[in-house]
Amino acid sequence: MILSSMKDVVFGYGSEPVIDNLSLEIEAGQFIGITGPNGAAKTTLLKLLLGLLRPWSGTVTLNKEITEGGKLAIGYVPQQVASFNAGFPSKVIELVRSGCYPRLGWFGRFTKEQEELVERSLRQVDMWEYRNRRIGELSGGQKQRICIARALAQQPQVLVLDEPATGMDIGSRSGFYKLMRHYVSNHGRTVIMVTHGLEETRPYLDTVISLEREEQEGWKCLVTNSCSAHFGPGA
Ligand SMILES: Nc1ncnc2c1ncn2[C@@H]1O[C@H](COP(=O)(O)OP(=O)(O)OP(=O)(O)O)[C@@H](O)[C@H]1O
Repeated sequence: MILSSMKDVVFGYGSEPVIDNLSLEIEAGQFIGITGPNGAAKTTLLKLLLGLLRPWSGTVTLNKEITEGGKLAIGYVPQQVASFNAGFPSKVIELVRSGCYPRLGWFGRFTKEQEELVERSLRQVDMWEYRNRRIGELSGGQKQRICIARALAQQPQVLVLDEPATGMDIGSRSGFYKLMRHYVSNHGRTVIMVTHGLEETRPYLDTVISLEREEQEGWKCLVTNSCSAHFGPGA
């Protein structure tokens, strides 16, 4: 099943495009990595694929089965979530519980099932013992894990992570990639992850979308595995 496809997409922020005539399809039920150097437009590509940005020209088509209000039903962990300041008042468990709010309603009470889901999500990122700590007291890598637990508690069909391993030590990173692999393989979900550490992540990924600059030819988009892509004029 195709999750999202783009055809002849051109997009930029100023007068010059940063994505120039890109056609790409991504499939559901995969662990997908988007990689490339700083400024290669990884985050921009991600936002276009998810319907969060509108292209200048070309089309982006989202699978209707997993959209809500014209956008994909996703859990999104943006870049630099670790910037909660030291005064951030919420406890860890409150932040992760808030991942369940959309289904709970504003004044709802948490069911046993939801509490179990919150506990499971915190245990999956090894942060259950920190549940009563204030967010502002945690280290950068710990805050990152809490934000991932919050996204897991939403049980999204599509989990989108923008450089999630930033600030995690090497042991935590490999544990995290295994967790994401399991989420895809055993629960049939899709994970899309922007990553700088391709050597580390490649063994876990089904598909790699790589944005690379080529001498004289500008940016190229290379896709390995089951996705298909065409890039550049005349594609
Ligand atoms: N809101 C914005 N306004 C203007 N220019 C932007 C904006 N967001 C990104 N850009 C520019 O678009 C280009 C691609 O940015 P993008 O954030 O998509 O790259 P990236 O590959 O995710 O980079 P990084 O690895 O550094 O996070 C860059 O040249 C950047 O300066």
